Amino acid sequence: MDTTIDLPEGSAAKALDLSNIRFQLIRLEDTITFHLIERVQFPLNATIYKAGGVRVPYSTLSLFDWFLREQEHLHSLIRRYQSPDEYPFFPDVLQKPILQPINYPRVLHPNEININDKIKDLYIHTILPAACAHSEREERGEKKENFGSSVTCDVPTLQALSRRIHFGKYVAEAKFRSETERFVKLIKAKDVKGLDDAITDTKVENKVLDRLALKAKTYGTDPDIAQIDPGKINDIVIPLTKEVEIAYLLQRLDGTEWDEKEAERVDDKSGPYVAHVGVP
Ligand SMILES: C=C(O[C@@H]1C=C(C(=O)O)C=C[C@H]1O)C(=O)O
Repeated sequence: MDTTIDLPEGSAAKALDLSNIRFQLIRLEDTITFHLIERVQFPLNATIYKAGGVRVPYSTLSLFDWFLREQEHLHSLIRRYQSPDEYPFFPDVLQKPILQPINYPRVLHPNEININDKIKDLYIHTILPAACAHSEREERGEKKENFGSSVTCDVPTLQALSRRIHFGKYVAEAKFRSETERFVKLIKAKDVKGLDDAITDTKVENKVLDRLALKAKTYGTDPDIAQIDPGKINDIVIPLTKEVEIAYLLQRLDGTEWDEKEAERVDDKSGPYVAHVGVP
């Protein structure tokens, strides 16, 4: 019996349709905004992000890291991290899923790009302090009864940030396929500035900023809750998404017909030639 599950016809094309990708980015922005609005009801509670800040039996992790790691352990059992757009913060904790594997179409060039450590650091040390500033200002200080509520809101917020930022790989692949010759030249020249110019769409970025400002204003209506400053979120989310796009593009030619190193390997008759499968 076939033990894997196929996705509907056309899933690959849909995954690389730029308008569909941008629709997914909007949904992820909504998710981030809503979870962050829930989070900022509570004080920053800096203690929960510090190893040893809260005693966790049999663990030296911070309460937040421990809770996130436990969530990833559980979610891996229902194959969350076999999805090509999900990136774990603790890859070592992943288990073999109890569900059958899904045959995801391979649309991305094989890569190991994962900037979750950077995302988590910016979330804890930049996004949260700004978003929870109101609670510090009113000297609400740390409320131990909010520790659990805080991490319960943090995890989905951080996971949505990670998905949104790593979605940059799909954006980059879609752009690469629509202007292959242009990107091949920039990648071969390792022209990072040229790649940044090529992937940047200021009109789309401004739409993201306007949309987020409206959502934060509309949904973060509780006067006691800081109006989340969307600019602060986007000072991080958009640049990190573009960082992932550029990192993905810089390795896009590895092991493909455009890869000079590959050509040397093929020409090198000294050892066995290992065919590198590049996504056409
Ligand atoms: C994601 C894209 O690539 C870039 C990053 C954007 C973002 O992170 O919101 C928006 C436009 C582009 O500058 C895109 O073109 O949609």
